[in-house]
Amino acid sequence: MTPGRRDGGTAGDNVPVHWSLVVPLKPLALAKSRLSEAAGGAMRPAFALAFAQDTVARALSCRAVRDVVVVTDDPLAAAELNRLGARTVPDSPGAGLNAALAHGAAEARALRPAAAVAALNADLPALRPEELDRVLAVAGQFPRAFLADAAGIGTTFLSAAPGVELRPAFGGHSRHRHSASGAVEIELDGVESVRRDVDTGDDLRAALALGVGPRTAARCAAAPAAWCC
Ligand SMILES: Nc1nc2c(ncn2[C@@H]2O[C@H](COP(=O)(O)OP(=O)(O)OP(=O)(O)O)[C@@H](O)[C@H]2O)c(=O)[nH]1
Ligand SMILES: C=C(OP(=O)(O)O)C(=O)O
Repeated sequence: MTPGRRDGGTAGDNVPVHWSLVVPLKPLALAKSRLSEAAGGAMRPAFALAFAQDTVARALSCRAVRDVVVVTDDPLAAAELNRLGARTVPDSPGAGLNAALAHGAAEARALRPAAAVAALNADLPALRPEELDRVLAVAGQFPRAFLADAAGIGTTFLSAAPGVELRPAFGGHSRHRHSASGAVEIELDGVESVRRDVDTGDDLRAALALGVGPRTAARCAAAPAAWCC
């Protein structure tokens, strides 16, 4: 069997793996700066919020997910994501993405010590729960595992089994860093929605082709046609 392609979603003793997901989110006014060219400054925060809402709502509906912990200092995003059922914590380290993820993982473990934890980007508006469940099922077979982004350069998902440190190394060419750190790369067909992060207008169009969640779809419907099609 090829590493990273095992089936099943159970720990070695056949106990189903339960997950706490950690979702990092920048303050909306700062988020998705690379979308500016396509979406302009004014609507960019609304897109960032819609992406996060669709990501979190669908993550929460996964069978294996027990908690979604969002790390954000944005009050509007925190209120909206709490309403969906996420638990939000402030980005108290204030030291960038990886520090925020390590903090969120510690919070998640304090809440549910026996669960596996995984970092999931907040910019996956096409996320399909059944695809994330397949990723989680494979990730549950390894101490640490990750999924490369659609571009094949970065990472959209990084997991750690109960008791294992997450050691996030996101940013830029993180696929290589996560692999070099010993995390197993998950190589599954048919999980494009989990890999489809949205940084640019082209990414947004690719996500729309997969099918986005309702909040992102509504944002696109309200935007000038050139942004979304
Ligand atoms: N809490 C927190 N989240 C962060 C931080 N930096 C990035 N993120 C989040 O990490 C995820 C991946 O980041 P990016 O894809 O670069 O998103 P972004 O920073 O909004 O996009 P750009 O402004 O275009 O770089 C997104 O969900 C971001 O909101 C940070 O310092 N703190
Ligand atoms: C944060 C990452 O990428 P990007 O900022 O390009 O979405 C990453 O893939 O590690």
